[in-house]
Amino acid sequence: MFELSSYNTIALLSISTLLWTFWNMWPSKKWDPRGQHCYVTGGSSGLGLAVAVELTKRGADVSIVARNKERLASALADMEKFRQGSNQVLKCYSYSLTDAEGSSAALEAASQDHGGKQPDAVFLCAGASRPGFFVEEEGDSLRKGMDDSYFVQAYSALAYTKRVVRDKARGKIVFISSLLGYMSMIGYSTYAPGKHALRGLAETLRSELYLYNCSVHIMFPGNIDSPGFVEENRVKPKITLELESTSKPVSPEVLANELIRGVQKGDFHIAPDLLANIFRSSTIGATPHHNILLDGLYATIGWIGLPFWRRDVDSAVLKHRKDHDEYLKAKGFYT
Ligand SMILES: NC(=O)C1=CN([C@@H]2O[C@H](COP(=O)(O)OP(=O)(O)OC[C@H]3O[C@@H](n4cnc5c(N)ncnc54)[C@H](OP(=O)(O)O)[C@@H]3O)[C@@H](O)[C@H]2O)C=CC1
Ligand SMILES: CCCCCCCCCCCCCCCC(=O)[C@@H](N)CO
Repeated sequence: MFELSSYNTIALLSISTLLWTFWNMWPSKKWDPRGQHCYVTGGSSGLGLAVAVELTKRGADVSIVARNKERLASALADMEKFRQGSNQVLKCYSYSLTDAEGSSAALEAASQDHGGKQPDAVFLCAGASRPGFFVEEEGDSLRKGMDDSYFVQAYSALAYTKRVVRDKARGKIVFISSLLGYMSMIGYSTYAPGKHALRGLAETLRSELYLYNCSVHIMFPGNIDSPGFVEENRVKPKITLELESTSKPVSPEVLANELIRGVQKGDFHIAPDLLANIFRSSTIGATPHHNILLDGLYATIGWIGLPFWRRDVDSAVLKHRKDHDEYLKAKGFYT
């Protein structure tokens, strides 16, 4: 009778892990944007604009959506420089995506310009962050934070899913979360909850949309060198600015390429750098692994490194108490 000794078990485990690793390294048929209609929210600035330009370079029909019309027009002019042919359809749409009606109307308008056919893929890059101390928030600003981090993407995903199901079409939904969708720290009470919520939504949809032909991806970038980043830094508490400096701002172009590469590889969680991989692997839950061996390594780095990092953050916050006390006094919270 064959009995599994512990050596056999280890050998079997190692062999299957290696086989699994090689299997995953095998190139499979990649998603090709050429000729596909890609819908990019937040496409007038930062990451969204870079994604729109990269998709244009790859021959896709690209629709961008945002509110401000001047910025949309100038983004469209940027995209035009990379047009691959006269048939390529490049368009912009001005809608506010923080309500369900606007999100659905925007998608409808872009579909109408493609003979009523919904986009082949939606890249949900719209979003904004306004860091600050929790004690200074109000009911309305907490809700606005959720609108600008969660609903601004969730409503578009909802409108798109309805269309994909109705038309029995193939679809692709790509969400943009943040490192702050894996962790959080001082200053991000209005933003991190929505970015965590996007992870929850993406995880639900990854499972549920197996009912149809729609795949789901979500990226977790650190700081991005974008107009939005400049804007948020104006109001960001000094302590937050200091503590997050480990995440060096990355150019939107680099991230756009990482995003498209991740989608092409079929990654569910797209982790564009080492920090994202550490947090991805440390909080993996039932999320699919990328490479089970490498993920183990990232998780080990997190297991060792993160408690030290967190201890530093905690002591920096404690050290900040005196400054903060002065700040609150100056703001008239107490005397
Ligand atoms: N910047 C960073 O450091 C990081 C950003 N992220 C996330 O990446 C994404 C892109 O960020 P970034 O490149 O900085 O973006 P920017 O702030 O540079 O651009 C944001 C885009 O979203 C649009 N937008 C914002 N709110 C709405 C709305 N309610 N309706 C329609 N369009 C809207 C803006 O246009 P308009 O205002 O005209 O509507 C603009 O096109 C966001 O989801 C952000 O949360 C993640 C990690 C780090
Ligand atoms: C070995 C382990 C080391 C761990 C180091 C961890 C460092 C974490 C830095 C947090 C950076 C937060 C980025 C915010 C991005 C974002 O979404 C905002 N710009 C809002 O828009």
